[in-house]
Amino acid sequence: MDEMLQVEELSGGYSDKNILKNISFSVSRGEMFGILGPNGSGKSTLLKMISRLLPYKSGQITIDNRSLQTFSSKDFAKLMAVLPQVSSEVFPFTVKETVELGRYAHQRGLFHSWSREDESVVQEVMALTKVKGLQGVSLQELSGGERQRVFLAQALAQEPNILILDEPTNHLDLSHQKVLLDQMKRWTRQRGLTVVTVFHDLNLAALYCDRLLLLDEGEVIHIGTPEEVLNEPQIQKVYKTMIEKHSHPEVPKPNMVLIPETERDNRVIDESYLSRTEEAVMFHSPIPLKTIASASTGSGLGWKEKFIINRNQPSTEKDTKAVEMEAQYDEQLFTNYNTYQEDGFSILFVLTADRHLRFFHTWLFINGQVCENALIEAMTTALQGKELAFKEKIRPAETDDGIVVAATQKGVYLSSGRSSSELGQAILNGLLDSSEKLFQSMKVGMSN
Ligand SMILES: Nc1ncnc2c1ncn2[C@@H]1O[C@H](COP(=O)(O)OP(=O)(O)OP(=O)(O)O)[C@@H](O)[C@H]1O
Repeated sequence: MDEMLQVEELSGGYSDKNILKNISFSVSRGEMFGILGPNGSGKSTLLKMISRLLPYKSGQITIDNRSLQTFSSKDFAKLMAVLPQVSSEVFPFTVKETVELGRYAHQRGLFHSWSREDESVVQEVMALTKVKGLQGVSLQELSGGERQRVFLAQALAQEPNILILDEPTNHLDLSHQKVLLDQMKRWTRQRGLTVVTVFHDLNLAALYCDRLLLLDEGEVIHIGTPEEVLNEPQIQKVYKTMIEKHSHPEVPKPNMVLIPETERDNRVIDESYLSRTEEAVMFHSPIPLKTIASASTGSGLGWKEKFIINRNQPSTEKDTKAVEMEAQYDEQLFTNYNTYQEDGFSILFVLTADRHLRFFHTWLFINGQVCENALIEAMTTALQGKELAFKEKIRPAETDDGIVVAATQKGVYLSSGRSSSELGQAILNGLLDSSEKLFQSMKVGMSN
């Protein structure tokens, strides 16, 4: 691997206070490398040492196999540019003057004459960071986000090989965050730019960085790909908060989700939310349930509250919170519901069918936290369970079954729904038992 920056056994801090303890890592040319860690963990201190703003006590930092101290300040400025955390104190320079300062290291001769190249680079980086329209305005008159883009333009004007960023997006709105990070990423690919950047937003870090370093109390906790570093127990421990790891819906990256304390009321859902008439079966949950469904309306993954089987015309109004299943035969609806209490979680089964089993709708409501993968597994297990229950039953050639697996996402965490797991076993047993009860009730011609 083509190593650009190497940090070996680095320790140091401010006066006699040791902040960083024995930090080692290396960054390859063209890599986007993210540094994460809670407040005060030493991220900015590390960046300051890498960018020569702060001396260190022991260890060493090399760039292209050359020790940091051996570069002249002009050579160093051509090699590395730094975008520090934006402070509120700024000089009364205009935007263009500020960006021009980034060309200092490239100017030659005694009088530092301004070349055509200097001008064209300044124009290019101002266009890229979208500050061209502000070039005559004083920095003091800019918003935090506009200032941040001006300082980024200044850093880019240096045309560095390594760009050091301390929370580059903290003042930027969503669209500017994306523009900036997309651009950085493109330059790592196209120009071989190496980027070392501190992030507070774990998800932005996961989306854009090739590798991450997680710091805590001045020590390296983990270095690896976003998938490796952003593991749930590790992040919960370091940040001391409840956070869940999910998959990004569109790209193969982790997506860390904060759960507000207020959302964690421990309401239990039970059969009291189920209503039955001759014509319909309805479950109206008091809280949104994380749901996977196969139904005539509302299929797929999502948060749902209403679950409906209607013998009349299905409702035509579009309700994104509803899952609706059909019961188009002029037959009595048979329903059976049962709750099975397990160790720490429970499942309410609601099964509805017609006497000829032309449809057999299976609803499972779980009082527990079921991660997305486990929800999908639970649905597969429920389908297996249904097949077992139907083993000796003869069904018409055309059947129309719907299925729902929905969870409150409160209480015990269930990481798997496979048939061998605790949840899977509970689904298989509960489904067999409930189906048997439903079949019994059909024999005697009534529903409970
Ligand atoms: N100039 C300084 N003099 C003395 N101590 C400092 C100085 N700057 C930072 N520290 C201390 O060093 C420790 C690490 O600070 P640092 O700024 O590197 O953390 P950080 O991870 O960047 O935090 P944040 O996420 O809050 O920006 C903190 O305990 C801080 O109080």
